[in-house]
Amino acid sequence: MSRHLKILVVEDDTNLREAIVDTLLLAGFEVTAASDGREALSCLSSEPIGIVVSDVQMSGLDGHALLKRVRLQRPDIPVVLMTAYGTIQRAVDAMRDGAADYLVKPFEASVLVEMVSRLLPPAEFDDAAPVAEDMRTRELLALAGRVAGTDATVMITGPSGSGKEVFAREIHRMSKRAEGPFVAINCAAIPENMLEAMLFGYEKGAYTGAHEARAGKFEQANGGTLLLDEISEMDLGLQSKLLRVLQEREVERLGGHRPIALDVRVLATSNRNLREEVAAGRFREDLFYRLNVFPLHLPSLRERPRDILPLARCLLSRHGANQILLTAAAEQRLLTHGWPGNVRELDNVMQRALILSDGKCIDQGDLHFETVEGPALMLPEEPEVQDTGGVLDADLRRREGELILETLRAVNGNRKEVAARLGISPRTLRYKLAKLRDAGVAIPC
Ligand SMILES: Nc1ncnc2c1ncn2[C@@H]1O[C@H](COP(=O)(O)OP(=O)(O)OP(=O)(O)O)[C@@H](O)[C@H]1O
Repeated sequence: MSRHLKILVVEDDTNLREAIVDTLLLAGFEVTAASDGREALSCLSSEPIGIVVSDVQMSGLDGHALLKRVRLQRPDIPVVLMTAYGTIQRAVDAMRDGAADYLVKPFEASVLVEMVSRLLPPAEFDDAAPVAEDMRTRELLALAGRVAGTDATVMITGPSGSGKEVFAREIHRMSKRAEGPFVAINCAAIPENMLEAMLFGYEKGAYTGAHEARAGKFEQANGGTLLLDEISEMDLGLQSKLLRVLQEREVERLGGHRPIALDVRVLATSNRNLREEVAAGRFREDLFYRLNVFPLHLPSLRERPRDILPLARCLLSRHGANQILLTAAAEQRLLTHGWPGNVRELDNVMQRALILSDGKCIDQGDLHFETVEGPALMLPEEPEVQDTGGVLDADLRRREGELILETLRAVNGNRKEVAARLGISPRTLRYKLAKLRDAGVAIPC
């Protein structure tokens, strides 16, 4: 059932192409090869490609032209260019055009393997079917399998970290679109002013900073599935535009005048009750009905206890530790925990346990659950967006996380009140909460 992303090697020198392909196959990757840019484009539309490694000098469509086409059509796929002309200028040109990295020929096999390992998107989600041992999860998976065969829009709800995205990917994988792209966009984590351009794409010069035209997520998902993650976080203005695209089945890039026909299956997720959002006037009723054609609700992890241990083992093996055992005491502890952060929290607990364990088994002393004051408050190193400006250091970020959580508790989880008290916009608050959640912090409802 597994479906890994492949490396596409584009090289017109047969000997070199075979040598690169062999090196990558030996390193355990799945590889496909093309002898020029045009052949490469046809591989891109027919195979699950995760990264392109391409020569620059080729007749017909050369490496630079191929890079531009990939950036336009599949900006999610990194491109590495191989150049025999190791001048700084060629490398600068390649990077300016959006190459993820470059290799100067001749290069060591190990350099190629290291670069590809670093850039190839993780195959985690393509790897295996979701764990579903509990009867409730099994029933849901069976339902998902039945709806996967249709083109119906599916609305997946459930608490944060419960596996909504996993189920969305599974629906795509079981559908007749499985060989097409699966494109996800998290509506909460993208700054408001960028979401529209990312969804619908834009033409060159559509706004300051639009130096080149870009396909939006809808176009990228053509022939496949688009997941609108955390749809409830989209503002009302954009909701109307989204509704129009869904009704008309075509999209127009910002600054463009040419409608582009769409063949996209849409899935959406939300960890809020969308009916309540509609009642409160925060979500358009007509959009709700368009998206809610087939609702699937994922229960929290504590409501499907038979999933806990199989999930723990699955997560351990995902982290390369399939030999390690859980002691009976550790299993018991896992079964009695409340799991407010659901499967994501379980994953964090397992990762921490791996660090603390003796390498043979995980005992209950190795299990450290999330507390608000704990180490899980460390946020990933990332530049701040919008309101804060500048880059905050780790201490400041930790303090910021603490402040947000303290305020949340003080106002009984009222997000609007938290934003007002902290002097940030509700969207920035949602962004920061999404980041905290991704860093493994359980966010009170
Ligand atoms: N049934 C499952 N089998 C295997 N892994 C799972 C399963 N459910 C969730 N996970 C893992 O748990 C983590 C969280 O899952 P996912 O991102 O799908 O949750 P979510 O409900 O979409 O979260 P959020 O609401 O925060 O976006 C991921 O690492 C995912 O791989």
